[in-house]
Amino acid sequence: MTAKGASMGEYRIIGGNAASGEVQISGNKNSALPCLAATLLTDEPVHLLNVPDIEDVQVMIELLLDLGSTVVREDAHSYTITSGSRNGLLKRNLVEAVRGSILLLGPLLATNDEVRLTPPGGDVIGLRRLDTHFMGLTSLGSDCTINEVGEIHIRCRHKSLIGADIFLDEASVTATENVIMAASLAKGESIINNAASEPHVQDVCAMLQKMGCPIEGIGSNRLRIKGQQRLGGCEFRLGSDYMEIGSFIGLAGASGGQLLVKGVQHEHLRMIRLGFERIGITFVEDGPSSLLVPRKQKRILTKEVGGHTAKIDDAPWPGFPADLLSIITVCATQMEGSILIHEKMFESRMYFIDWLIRMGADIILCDPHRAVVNGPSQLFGSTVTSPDVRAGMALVIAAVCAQGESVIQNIYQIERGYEDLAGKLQALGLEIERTE
Ligand SMILES: CC(=O)N[C@H]1[C@@H](OP(=O)(O)OP(=O)(O)OC[C@H]2O[C@@H](n3ccc(=O)[nH]c3=O)[C@H](O)[C@@H]2O)O[C@H](CO)[C@@H](O)[C@@H]1O
Ligand SMILES: C=C(OP(=O)(O)O)C(=O)O
Repeated sequence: MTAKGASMGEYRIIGGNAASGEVQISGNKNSALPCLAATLLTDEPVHLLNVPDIEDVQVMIELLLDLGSTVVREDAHSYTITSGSRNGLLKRNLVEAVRGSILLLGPLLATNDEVRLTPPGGDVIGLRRLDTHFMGLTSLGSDCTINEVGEIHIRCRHKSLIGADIFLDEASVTATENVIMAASLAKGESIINNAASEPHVQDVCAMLQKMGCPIEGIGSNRLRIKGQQRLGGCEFRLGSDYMEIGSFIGLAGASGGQLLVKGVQHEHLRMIRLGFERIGITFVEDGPSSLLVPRKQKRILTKEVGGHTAKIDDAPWPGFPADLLSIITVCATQMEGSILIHEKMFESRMYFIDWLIRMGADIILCDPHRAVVNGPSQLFGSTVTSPDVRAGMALVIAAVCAQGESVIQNIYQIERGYEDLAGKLQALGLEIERTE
C-alpha cells in the first residue's frame, strides 16, 4: 500500500504497436497543486477548472479537507473550494505522499501566526532542498526551523508578514510559488528576484491576480507583488500539462505513430520542440490548440555543427524541462546515432536507465548526471519497476517499443501525474492492461 492507500498495481503491455490517433491533454499537475493551495488565501469560494484527475490532486484535496476546507467536485475536472479554519492535523502519510504539500506553507503562514508541517514527499530523484523556501519566507518576516524529527516550524515575527525585496539563491519552482502566495497577503510590496518562471508559476500568478493581488513581471525572473489585506474568490482555468504533451510526442515519435495532441498551449513548447528535433522527432501546429506528430520522422540523432555529438540538458524555464529528460532518453534509444543526455538539476533521476539497459538499450551511464545513448536498439519486454513519475512514463514508452510483454510495477508513481494513462493508451491502439 502507498501512503494514501492507493493502488500499487501494474501495467501489462504488449509492445510492437505504434501509438496513433488522438489524445486530449489534461490540466497541469504542477499548476493544480499550488492553485489548490492558493484557495487557502481567501474566505470566498474559488472555482477551479481543468483540474487533472490524478493521485497527487486527490492527496492535495484530502489535505485541504483536513484543514477545514469545503470541497465540492462538480465533475472530474472542476471543483469549488471554500477554505475554513485553516488548522487541523495534517496526516503525515498524506504530506509525505506529494511534493505539493510543501505549497501549504506559504498560504498557511500568510493566514496563521505559525505553521507546523512534516517534510513533503514527491519523487525520490535526489536531494530536494527546502533552503530556498525558508530563505524567501524568512525575508517576509518569519523564523523557520526544523526539529530533530524533521518537522518544519515557521512562525511570523510580526502581526503579519511584511513585504520585502527578496533574492532567491536558486530559481526553485515551489519555493517561488510559496513566496508569491505568502507575499500576496503581506503588508506592502514584495519583489522576488531570481524567481522561477515556469508556466505553472505563471498560472499561480494569474490566479492570484484574479483574486485581487496585482503582480508585475509574470513569466520573468523578477516579480513585483502588491500585498493585500484580503483576497477574494475567483474562477480559474489551469493551463495544460506540457509534461504530458511532451510524453505523448515522445510516445508517438518513438513508436512510429501519427498522433494528434489536443489541448496544447503552443507558446509552452518552443524549447521542447528544439529538444525533440535533436532526437529526430518533429511536430507541427494543427490549429490554435492542437499539434500533430507525423508518422514519417527523420529518426536520426542530430549532430552539432561540425559533426560533434549533440547533447540535451535541462535548465530552469525557458530551458528544456527536467521532467522531460527521462522521456527524451528513452526516445533516443529508438533513433540512429549517439547523443549525450545531461541531467543537471536532479542527482538521482537517471538511475532508471539501468531498467532500459536491461530491456536492451545501449546506454553508457557515465555518472549520476550524464548518459550517452547509442541507437537504435531493439528493446525486449521485461518486468520493471517505476521509480518516479517520469521514469515510469519513460518505461511505458520503452515497453510500447519493445518486442514482447512487459510488466511495469508501482504504477502509483505514474498515476500521480498522468490521468487515465491506460485508457488513453488503449484509445491509441496500444495493448495495455491495468491490474490492481
Ligand atoms: C510540484 C512541482 O511543481 N514539482 C516540480 C518542481 O519541483 P521543486 O519545486 O521541488 O523543484 P526546484 O525547482 O526547487 O528544484 C529542482 C532541482 O533543480 C535544482 N535547481 C533549481 C533551480 C536552479 O536554478 N538550479 C538548480 O540546479 C534544484 O537544486 C533541485 O535539485 O520543479 C521541478 C523543476 O522544474 C520539477 O522537476 C518538479 O516537477
Ligand atoms: C518531479 C516531479 O514531480 P514532484 O515534484 O511532484 O515530485 C515531476 O512531475 O516530474
